[in-house]
Amino acid sequence: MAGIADVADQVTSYFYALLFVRHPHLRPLFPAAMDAQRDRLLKALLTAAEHIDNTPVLVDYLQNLGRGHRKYGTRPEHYPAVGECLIGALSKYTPGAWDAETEAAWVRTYTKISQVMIDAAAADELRAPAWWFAEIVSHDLRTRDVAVVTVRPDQPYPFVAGQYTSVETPWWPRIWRHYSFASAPRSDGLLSFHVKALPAGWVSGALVHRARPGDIIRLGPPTGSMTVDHTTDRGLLCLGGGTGIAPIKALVEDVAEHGAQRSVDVFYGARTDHDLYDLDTMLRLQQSHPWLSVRAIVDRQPRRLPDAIREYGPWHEYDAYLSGPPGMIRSGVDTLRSIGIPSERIRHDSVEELVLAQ
Ligand SMILES: NC(=O)C1=CN([C@@H]2O[C@H](COP(=O)(O)OP(=O)(O)OC[C@H]3O[C@@H](n4cnc5c(N)ncnc54)[C@H](O)[C@@H]3O)[C@@H](O)[C@H]2O)C=CC1
Repeated sequence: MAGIADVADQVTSYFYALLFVRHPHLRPLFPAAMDAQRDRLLKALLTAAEHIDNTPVLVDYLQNLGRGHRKYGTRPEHYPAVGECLIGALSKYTPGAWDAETEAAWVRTYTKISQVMIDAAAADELRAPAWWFAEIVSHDLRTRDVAVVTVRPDQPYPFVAGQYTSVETPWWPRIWRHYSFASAPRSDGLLSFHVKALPAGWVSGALVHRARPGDIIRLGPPTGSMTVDHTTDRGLLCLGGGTGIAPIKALVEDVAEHGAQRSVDVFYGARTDHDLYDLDTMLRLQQSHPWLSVRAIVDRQPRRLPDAIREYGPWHEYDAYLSGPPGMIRSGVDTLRSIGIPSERIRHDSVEELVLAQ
């Protein structure tokens, strides 16, 4: 992997070219525009390489990846074709370093990786659909570019507050984007998402400006581990930036449902007052739960959301949850560590996944 670091874009482009020339019947499994897809393949390889000596983490990641591939229509027989083209691309771009031993190692690695993914998908097939259809039942435009979209899945959709899923719209087939659930599981089975239309965001733009009640979207399986640890009664310090407030709201509802008297402190950051599109909901929650405190933080240069928590506290005995743009998560993690919260008590979704969600 280190050998291809400087030419990674070329390797992934060449890989897909080989795949589609040698196995044209696989082309329809992929979106028309391949840009984000290329990054995803590379990211998966880099993540696997990063955890190669940490079997539990690697296996967990690959099992998730295998289950997540069911929604694309991936079958076990597709894996050898991908492996052959991957090795073809890697060997072409590492001419000096590639020999019979390297090739044998990659064949072993790829065989193992694909077997873990195939087995996880097969086990998942016995207990969950590959995807869910979901009908949009309400669409609430909160600002010019943020909508709260509520959907009814066609089958029960089990998930845990704090998780996220992938969404495909009818307007951009096979392009999936991640969105966090904005509520804890509800008795009526409805799910909601907060979507901000990004410049050049195909899926987000369609969900905000085009989607209407009655439209049908597809959902992948739930994933993510930014969930409440109910084995402790430590307080929760939650930072939600922009639409990152969505899973934080779900976490608050989850704590409320568990009936625990844990203090929860939410810092809700946004660029302007107008961008605090869900503040009323959060303040209503605060009114009904004495253990909850919600503080709205509007950007004032140079102070941004993570800086504001320093004015309160102490926080070192809290569990921390971060949700928002990648820059906020990175600087938030630094701030939280600097005020004494150990890394293992700081939870957030993978920053790479968030970047790909753009
Ligand atoms: N599970 C998660 O982590 C979720 C993440 N998101 C992500 O949240 C983002 C939401 O976008 P917008 O609403 O446009 O947010 P935004 O770009 O308006 O940022 C919201 C707030 O975060 C803080 N912030 C932003 N960048 C920062 C930085 N570099 N350092 C410190 N603080 C910073 C600021 O206080 C800002 O007002 C998207 O990137 C989306 O993918 C959304 C939902 C869930």
